[in-house]
Amino acid sequence: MDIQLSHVKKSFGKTLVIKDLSFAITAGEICCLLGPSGSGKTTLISLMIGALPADSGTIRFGDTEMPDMAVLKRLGFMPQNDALYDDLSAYGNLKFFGGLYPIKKQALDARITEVLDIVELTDHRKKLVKNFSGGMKKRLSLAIAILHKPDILFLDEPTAGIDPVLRRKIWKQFQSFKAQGTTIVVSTHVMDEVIECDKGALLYNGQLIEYDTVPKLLDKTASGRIEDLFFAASESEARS
Ligand SMILES: Nc1ncnc2c1ncn2[C@@H]1O[C@H](COP(=O)(O)OP(=O)(O)OP(=O)(O)O)[C@@H](O)[C@H]1O
Repeated sequence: MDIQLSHVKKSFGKTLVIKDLSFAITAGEICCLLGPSGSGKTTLISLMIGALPADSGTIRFGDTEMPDMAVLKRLGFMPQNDALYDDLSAYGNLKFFGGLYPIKKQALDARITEVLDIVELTDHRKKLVKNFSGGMKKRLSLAIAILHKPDILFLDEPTAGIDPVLRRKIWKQFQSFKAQGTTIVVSTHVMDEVIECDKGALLYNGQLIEYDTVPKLLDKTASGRIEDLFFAASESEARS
């Protein structure tokens, strides 16, 4: 299912934070939303998953205009700040969130075993989340996001604060989801992560300053560093 955004705008109070965005995310690809803090990445994800209404414009998943309940059920979302229950174990959290889906108890238990294995938390299934490290919490959040086998995964800074070794493991996991046909929309301000993605949407002050395949984006830079494209945007803003 492709995702098509057309003239999407969003304000908070009098501040326009998403400024007339139009672009399309291709099914089966990894698309990263890149941008400095405050550029609008989380807001854009919230608009796409139907957590926030757009002020104007349309968001379509395939032929369906959002929000649409049937489509929403096919999405997985990993928020920037872990939405976990500290006083429950990893298993308890998965059981709770799994209970929100129409999955039979036995099938849910089997799926919990599967996702714990995918994120390498099987040995910690009984541990309370309050005793988890930041990286373990991220992996548990990811397990929750994939519990219902979503077709499209929205990941909001999934590797923020994660060490490079674990980050590499997590990205390997994303690539394996992609190989199984999952579309992934991932926000990051770690510029190095862009090479893991098929396309990059560069956001600056709520505007889409670039959207292209990653090789083409890198070609547009003098140094092969994606940061250059942001420097160019900030210089042109300073001149205007
Ligand atoms: N609920 C809200 N009410 C008012 N302003 C908001 C709200 N949510 C976001 N904003 C503002 O909208 C702008 C975009 O914020 P957003 O969180 O989407 O950026 P971001 O690119 O995800 O940043 P970060 O990388 O720091 O997470 C910021 O100026 C932010 O202060």
